Amino acid sequence: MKTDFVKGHGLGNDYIVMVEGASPKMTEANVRLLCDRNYGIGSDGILLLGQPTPPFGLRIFNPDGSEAEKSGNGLRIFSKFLYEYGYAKELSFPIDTKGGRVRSTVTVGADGRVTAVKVDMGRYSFNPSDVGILGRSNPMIEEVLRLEDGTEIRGSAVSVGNPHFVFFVEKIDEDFIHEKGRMIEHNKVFPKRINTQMVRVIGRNEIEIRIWERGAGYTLASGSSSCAAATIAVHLGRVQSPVRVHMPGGILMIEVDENHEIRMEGPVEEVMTGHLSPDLKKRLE
Ligand SMILES: N[C@@H](CCC[C@H](N)C(=O)O)C(=O)O
Repeated sequence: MKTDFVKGHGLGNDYIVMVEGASPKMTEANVRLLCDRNYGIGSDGILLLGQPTPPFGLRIFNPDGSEAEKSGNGLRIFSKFLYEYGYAKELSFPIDTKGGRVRSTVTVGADGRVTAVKVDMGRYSFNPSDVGILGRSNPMIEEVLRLEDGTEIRGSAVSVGNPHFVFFVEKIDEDFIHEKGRMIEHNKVFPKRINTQMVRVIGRNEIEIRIWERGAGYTLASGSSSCAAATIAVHLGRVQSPVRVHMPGGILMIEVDENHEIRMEGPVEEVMTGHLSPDLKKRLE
């Protein structure tokens, strides 16, 4: 790759893509600086290519410097990058993440550019140890979570490779997710912290969600959050698969099958390619 980084977004959830060996060290301080919207490039995270041949290696970093196991939008952005920069020679290829192996299939337009990606995201799990809940063996399904300010929220916890807490509402309340998102993320029930989705059921195959991401805060869209919200909604019989998931940034299609497999399909765009300035490099470790 002739540039230091590529930046892309999936429905307004933006990521910087870098290649291991040609990138700055992924220390907490460096990741924070690169993702900073005032002092750095600015993004909701970093995608780092490790193994450059199939199965490709992907590490995912949140803007607070923590490492995530999986990212749905990140996987679409990364898949487009792999195909367009010549790493992937086929339309369909496997990617290894810390949250398990997935398979991406890219849709290519007449101009040779990837416009959409379908990802076989792997299997979901309600197992508390997969979700990062310690000291219990039964799944957390529609249970009351008490926050530090006394607020009680009835919700469910699921892992789609990374951990999510999902709760349903009659009416979307933006202020509530902004006010309580951080308290849910840092609740002592989830020692590894957690992503959160507020979900409103719109119809038999349709939901609307708002997202608070672990390590990133409020985001316009999240692929793994869409998978988690759709999974819980299907599991509780509130909707049927396939599920159209509406978010402020746009819509993703999610399929959840009887073998607990999840598939996600949605658009992706590149925003820019770039070089790190010597000024920024001086501030990196
Ligand atoms: N934006 C992502 C999720 C990124 C990881 C998440 N913040 C975590 O810590 O698990 C997506 O599109 O799935």
